Amino acid sequence: MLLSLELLGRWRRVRIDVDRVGKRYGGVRAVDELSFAARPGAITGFLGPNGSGKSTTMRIILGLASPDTGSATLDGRRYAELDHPTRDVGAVLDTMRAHPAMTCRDHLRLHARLGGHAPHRVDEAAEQSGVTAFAQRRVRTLSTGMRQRLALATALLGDPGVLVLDEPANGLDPHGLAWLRDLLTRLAAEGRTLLVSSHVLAELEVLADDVVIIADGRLVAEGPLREVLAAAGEPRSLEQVFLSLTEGAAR
Ligand SMILES: Nc1ncnc2c1ncn2[C@@H]1O[C@H](COP(=O)(O)OP(=O)(O)OP(=O)(O)O)[C@@H](O)[C@H]1O
Repeated sequence: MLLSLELLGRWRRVRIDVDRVGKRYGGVRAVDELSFAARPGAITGFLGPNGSGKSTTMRIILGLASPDTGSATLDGRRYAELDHPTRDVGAVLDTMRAHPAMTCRDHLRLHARLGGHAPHRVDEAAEQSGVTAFAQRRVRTLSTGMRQRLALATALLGDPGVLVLDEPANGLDPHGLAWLRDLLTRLAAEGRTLLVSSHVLAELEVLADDVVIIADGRLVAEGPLREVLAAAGEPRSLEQVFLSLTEGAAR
């Protein structure tokens, strides 16, 4: 059957637009006139040195921080204006709070209730994220990789069309990385929009369709990965291109 879930209306194709966003924290300019887009059906790798403004930008997209200037929209609407924000958008942030004494399953059940998602999504999201095998374990006993999988399962509870993932590869071993690559590729192939930050550039080079590279809160490169690499002239890896574009910007 060729009909995709998207055509059946379970999620919409949603474009993320960041338009001249600026954000200061006191004397620190975290994001500076930043504009880029992430398209549906693609994985957009979001790269930048430490402190370059990636998390701040993602928090602004998710309505967790407000920009001083500009706007971040999903299909033209700010996160707060979406009819079903928790269904439309899933996120993994480094700040995921999970009660240490809760089992993974109870954590997912709680978040399904809070997000207004159907109870059957708990088992589905656990299965999708490889959490089923340790669903009865308490959060405090989890390895870093297991925590990442639980965070992903939480993000997938609403079966969202948009995923904003801040360093989802953090702490994953090579098996975990290969598994994450397969999962994210599949989610994008289904027509979803994925914005994924990572410092694991070799991984992003395999994974990303498009890249957005920032330094000191400003855009330094944006476009299809192949074009960004080709613009560097001689054949170069994403890591080499990243290092030369962002030299001196790490904080
Ligand atoms: N709540 C905050 N209060 C004060 N400064 C902040 C706050 N959040 C971020 N910053 C500052 O804004 C800048 C951008 O930080 P941000 O966390 O967005 O960068 P990042 O690219 O995600 O970094 P990393 O790769 O290390 O996670 C940094 O200088 C950071 O210290």
